[in-house]
Amino acid sequence: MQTVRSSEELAFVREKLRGGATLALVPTMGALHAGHIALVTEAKRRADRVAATIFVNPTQFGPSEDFSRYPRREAEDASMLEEAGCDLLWMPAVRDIYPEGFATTVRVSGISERWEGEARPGHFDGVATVVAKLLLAMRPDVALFGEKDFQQLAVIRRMAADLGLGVEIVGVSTVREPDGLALSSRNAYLSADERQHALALPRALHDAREKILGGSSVADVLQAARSSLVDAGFSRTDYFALVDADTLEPIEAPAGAMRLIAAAVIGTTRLIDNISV
Ligand SMILES: Nc1ncnc2c1ncn2[C@@H]1O[C@H](COP(=O)(O)OP(=O)(O)OP(=O)(O)O)[C@@H](O)[C@H]1O
Ligand SMILES: CC(C)(CO)[C@@H](O)C(=O)[O-]
Ligand code: BAL
Repeated sequence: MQTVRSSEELAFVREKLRGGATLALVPTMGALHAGHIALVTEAKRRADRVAATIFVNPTQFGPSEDFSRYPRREAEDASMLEEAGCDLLWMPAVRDIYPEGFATTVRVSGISERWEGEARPGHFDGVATVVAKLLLAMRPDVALFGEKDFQQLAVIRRMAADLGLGVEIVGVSTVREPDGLALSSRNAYLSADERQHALALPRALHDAREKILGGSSVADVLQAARSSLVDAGFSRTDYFALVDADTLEPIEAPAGAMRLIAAAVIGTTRLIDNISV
């Protein structure tokens, strides 16, 4: 695996790697786990060459969020990617992505406005802008994103289609711990006690799915789910909602492809998760 940092170095190495081969891109913020490796494994199935990026993107973090304490583990990340069969790792510096005078924002309206967009103002502008830049620099045939960040995947699909980026956006199922907690770099913030209580989140999603499929009132089910998170020690639930799986609009009575999505805070850690219904 070749590791590059500057955009100039990337342009040179990318041309050599690419040749006539197909290329897949796995964008990440590092602190890699088995969820990220599942993206690389799927990328290898879909393209001849696989590139990954590690960039903790400052513009997608709010002023009081965890940008400065976000885990950074470059050496371990690089060995994990190499072992997974990644061919190229790009770890740009902030000035490579946002050079002096940078003044452009990619904003996806509609689908980015509710849920995460409401709880984290400006977050999806940062995500859409950086992903557009990564895709334009790497120009892959396919780019892979996790369903754990379900709304992010929908926002990126919309952005890539609207801008005609000519890349296939592929979603990969959420990888979970054996007990059901979705793998996330932010799980590293959880104390042992919080880690135990955090399980209430995937449990609440599963219980809610069973009850909705069993015919219970959606409003009652969502209320019960929020209460179960309070009982488990979550201090705040930003949202716990049943949405249309394509538009992410809330739905009150079961119909079509649906998704339960949730975001809640335990201790100092904000967790998100979702499941299909
Ligand atoms: N458990 C998982 N299963 C599958 N994909 C995942 C999982 N966790 C993260 N991903 C995907 O990996 C990519 C990079 O995500 P990122 O580096 O932010 O990791 P993360 O674990 O989601 O971190 P965070 O804790 O910041 O949310 C994204 O496309 C994300 O959806
Ligand atoms: C897609 C992404 C790499 C953009 O910074 C990030 O939001 C993430 O890791 O999910
Ligand atoms: N995993 C999505 C990126 C973020 O939370 O900022």
